[in-house]
Amino acid sequence: MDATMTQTDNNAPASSHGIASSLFENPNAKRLRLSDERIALEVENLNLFYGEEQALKNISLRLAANRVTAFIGPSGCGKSTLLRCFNRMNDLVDSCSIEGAIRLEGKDIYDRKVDVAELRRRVGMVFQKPNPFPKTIYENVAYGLRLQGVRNRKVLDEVVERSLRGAALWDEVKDRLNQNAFGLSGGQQQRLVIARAIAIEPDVILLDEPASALDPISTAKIEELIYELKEDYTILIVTHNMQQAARVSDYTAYMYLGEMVEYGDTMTLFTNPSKKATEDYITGRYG
Ligand SMILES: Nc1ncnc2c1ncn2[C@@H]1O[C@H](COP(=O)(O)OP(=O)(O)OP(=O)(O)O)[C@@H](O)[C@H]1O
Repeated sequence: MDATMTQTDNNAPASSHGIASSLFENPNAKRLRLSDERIALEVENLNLFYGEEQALKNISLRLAANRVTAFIGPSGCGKSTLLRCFNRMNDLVDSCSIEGAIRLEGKDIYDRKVDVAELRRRVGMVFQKPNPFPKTIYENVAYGLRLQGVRNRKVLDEVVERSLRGAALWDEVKDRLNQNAFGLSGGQQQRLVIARAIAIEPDVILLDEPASALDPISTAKIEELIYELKEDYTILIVTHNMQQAARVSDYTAYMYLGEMVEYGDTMTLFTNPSKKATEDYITGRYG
């Protein structure tokens, strides 16, 4: 991918022309049908409250396995809140209450019997700001395995190499695995965090604006990586950047004020949205 093509203001509404050309950059851009997909996650009548405030309103959707689904919409519409439901990160917020169901491979993740630590192993998360641990590059990637009690150096070495290769970082760091991760650039740190996430072989990876703190070249690398990762993982991404959503995703969900306004394959949503509100947003007429 040509890195110069990612030089867009992350917060600026995209012109329809920009999105159309982004779709041409998306090697995957074609009309897809959910009915042809294997479904990894199902959200059913999900309502979420922070105290009295309702942040998600009766959301129902099915998310395709080994695809990238992007969540777009104006600030405060509930994108990150929804993303955090998939690994129960909202459990950490005292005021938060949830109704409805989310099923991962058919099993309700909010069932009382669910082991939340195991759920978070299966559903990894990468945040906007890279958050490596204050450890060596090697130990960052080995961290999850060590927590699982893996001590065998050969096994750890193999997983560290495979994960760093999987995150397209190996060649840049293979000679400095024992250096502190804080010595890496922001873009490298974000790929390291992705390597850390994939080392424990999750099913799903949640990406909350993973490139918004990065320069255009690092952003392009992350976008290429997302494209490769979906071979092995189901990927959900929150992004403010609509060109990015058009470039990397197979399906897109447009949210507004806690509601799911429109959800469909990315090609159709960006070129022929069924709702005027979606069209206004993607063409920059919103607000
Ligand atoms: N921990 C919290 N406690 C209380 N309210 C919250 C909390 N987190 C989010 N909210 C509220 O929930 C609503 C949705 O927020 P959320 O961060 O999910 O939106 P978003 O679409 O991801 O926004 P942005 O694009 O700005 O990140 C907002 O009104 C926000 O103020």
